[in-house]
Amino acid sequence: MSKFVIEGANKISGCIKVHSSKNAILPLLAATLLASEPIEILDVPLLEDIKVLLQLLSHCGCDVKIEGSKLQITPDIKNGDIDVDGVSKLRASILLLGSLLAQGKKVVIGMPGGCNIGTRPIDLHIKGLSQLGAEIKLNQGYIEAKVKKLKGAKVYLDFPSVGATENIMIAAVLAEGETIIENAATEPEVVCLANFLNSMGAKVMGAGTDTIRILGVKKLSGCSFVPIPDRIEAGTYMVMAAMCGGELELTNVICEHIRPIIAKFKESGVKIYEGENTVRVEAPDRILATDIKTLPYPGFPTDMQAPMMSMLSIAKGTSVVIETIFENRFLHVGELVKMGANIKVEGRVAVVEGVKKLKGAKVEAKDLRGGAALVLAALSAEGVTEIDGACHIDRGYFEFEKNITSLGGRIKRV
Ligand SMILES: CC(=O)N[C@H]1[C@@H](OP(=O)(O)OP(=O)(O)OC[C@H]2O[C@@H](n3ccc(=O)[nH]c3=O)[C@H](O)[C@@H]2O)O[C@H](CO)[C@@H](O)[C@@H]1O
Ligand SMILES: C=C(OP(=O)(O)O)C(=O)O
Repeated sequence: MSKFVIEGANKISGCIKVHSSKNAILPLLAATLLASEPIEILDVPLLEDIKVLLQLLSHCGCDVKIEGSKLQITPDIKNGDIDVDGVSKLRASILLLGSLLAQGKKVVIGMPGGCNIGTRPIDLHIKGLSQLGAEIKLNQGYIEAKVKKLKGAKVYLDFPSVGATENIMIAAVLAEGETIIENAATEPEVVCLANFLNSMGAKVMGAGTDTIRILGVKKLSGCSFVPIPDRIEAGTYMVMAAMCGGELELTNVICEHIRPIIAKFKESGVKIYEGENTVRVEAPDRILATDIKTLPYPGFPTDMQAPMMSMLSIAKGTSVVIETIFENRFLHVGELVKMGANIKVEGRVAVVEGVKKLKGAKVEAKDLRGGAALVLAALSAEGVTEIDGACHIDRGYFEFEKNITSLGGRIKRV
């Protein structure tokens, strides 16, 4: 297991191009199974989760070609039995359930994995797909599902789950008739999936609002598609510059997607300059405390909670951070405390008393964004920090060390 060794207190400045979004690409990959022609996806960072999902597509029978950052997938389904290792490594594997059922395949699939940030049930996925006519049962830790032909239906989600909205959308595009998803998630990744499906010939309307209407079509064609930039990767680098007293320009950013992050930076005294597809961050002399409450989009993203908490741990004043999406997303707190942060947690609320400086320590990344938060803390801290569990961070940040080094940070993998 590799770890990062970071020598802190170096200024972070320069320019970085943000990669395409992991959480947007994964649903696109699952949806390639719906097409009857080859699909090309451009500008893909070959992150761990993406590699695993590509392996699962190959396991199903698809031909997958990777040329640099271009993927070409020729869909074919020989096998709906995905009782294999990779499934439990990532959350998005559950989206294969929707695409295989859409093709009338009998599916056996293990429970999805992903970050250990809560119980993460899949009841809304199952409820939605069952309402489209699938017979689904859970058997000794596996999901077994079958259907001859899915039929459109009205599905109300009790919570605007990103994954459940994506799964139902994927399943509904080839279903007979009309599907309406009410209380749907409105995240940019859901809109990206709708655009992808529509460019294959699907009829998805209303993505980005809480009501999505899908008219089933008979067949989907191939397409060539560029996914949206990663709003969480962008936010993470913005925190890095703010904490490490530098100036950073990010290209390939959709400012609209990071509106809640920009709002919180401004409240913290960080200067933000928005360009057409760029954002520039200028660190203040001292970051100011601000409160955060994670919410579904367009609220503050839960994936930015941990990185932002690192920043608030060295702010002037007291910040209150409320995590409303995942019940166990404060695993980074104990590690930040080892670095000198003053944070107290009570249930879903963390109270962060800003300290002047963090200090290097031996810490452990326990999940993806919590791990990234530790890298940010370490880059700003006095002394050397060792972060175990680099594999968690690798799931979401492509060429992280290379980018950090190019900006003036000192990071090594050992
Ligand atoms: C691969 C990917 O895109 N992951 C993102 C996706 O995860 P994911 O799709 O898993 O997140 P959801 O929006 O589904 O989860 C939000 C909340 O709904 C609950 N829930 C979800 C489904 C369900 O069937 N039943 C249920 O109760 C979850 O436990 C959680 O408390 O959206 C999250 C919320 O923006 C992000 O943090 C993740 O980075
Ligand atoms: C939590 C995340 O991913 P996953 O849903 O795959 O665990 C994330 O990207 O922050």
